[in-house]
Amino acid sequence: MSTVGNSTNIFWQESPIGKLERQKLLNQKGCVVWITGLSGSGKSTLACSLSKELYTKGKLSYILDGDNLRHGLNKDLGFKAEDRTENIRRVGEVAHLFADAGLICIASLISPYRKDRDACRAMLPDSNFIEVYMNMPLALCEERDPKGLYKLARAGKIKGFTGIDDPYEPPLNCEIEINQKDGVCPIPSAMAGEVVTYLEDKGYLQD
Ligand SMILES: Nc1ncnc2c1ncn2[C@@H]1O[C@H](COP(=O)(O)OS(=O)(=O)O)[C@@H](OP(=O)(O)O)[C@H]1O
Ligand SMILES: Nc1ncnc2c1ncn2[C@@H]1O[C@H](COP(=O)(O)OP(=O)(O)O)[C@@H](O)[C@H]1O
Repeated sequence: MSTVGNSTNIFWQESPIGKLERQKLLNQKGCVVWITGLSGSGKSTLACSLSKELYTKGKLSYILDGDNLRHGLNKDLGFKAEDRTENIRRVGEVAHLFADAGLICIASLISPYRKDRDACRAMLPDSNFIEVYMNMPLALCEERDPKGLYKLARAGKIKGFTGIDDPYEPPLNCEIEINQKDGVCPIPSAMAGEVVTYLEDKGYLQD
């Protein structure tokens, strides 16, 4: 019997089939690929390209995209600091469950605060949290501006926009950093290839 958060008198229910059995079935290791970076840095593009690449290799992944989750699970949250923290906490918990299910869970969220990303990392045992930093210059993201949000933020029509008048804390020790090379961003399949190589090297693509 224990107390967790606001719940009292709760008991952990064990399951007869565990992560190891599920991983064997899928011939892969469950993990979380956490993609962080500014709006417009290419998080969703990388997530989609990676998911496609894994699919062609017969590996099961699932994308948790910040924008999409804010249409459902996180629709009660805004963009003030405590809402972003709760957003990341919830997605971290869900990502943890997907990884426990044996999937390669790809989470793509701005996740601007280092402590929130670190808290998600701490939920995953055995370094199964792979942080990917989309290190693209603000100027590039702003030039891309596919949703017109930077323009609105610059005009003062959106307050607290990440990179404009709200902070972004870059990772200090991420597993993978995606950079421009000679001022050019790698094409999506090359970005995905970098992550796939990492997953292969670390043995995630076999049980
Ligand atoms: N104020 C403000 N700041 C940043 N982004 C904003 C804001 N308002 C709306 N949007 C849109 O919300 C998307 C980011 O959602 P996330 O859940 O990833 O954000 S966070 O991790 O909680 O910071 C983000 O999507 P991406 O462009 O894909 O990053 C924006 O489309
Ligand atoms: N590697 C890339 N090369 C060229 N354009 C890209 C690349 N990655 C993303 N883009 C473009 O940049 C814009 C923002 O990408 P997106 O994946 O939506 O970013 P985020 O999810 O971080 O907001 C989109 O129009 C996308 O097509």
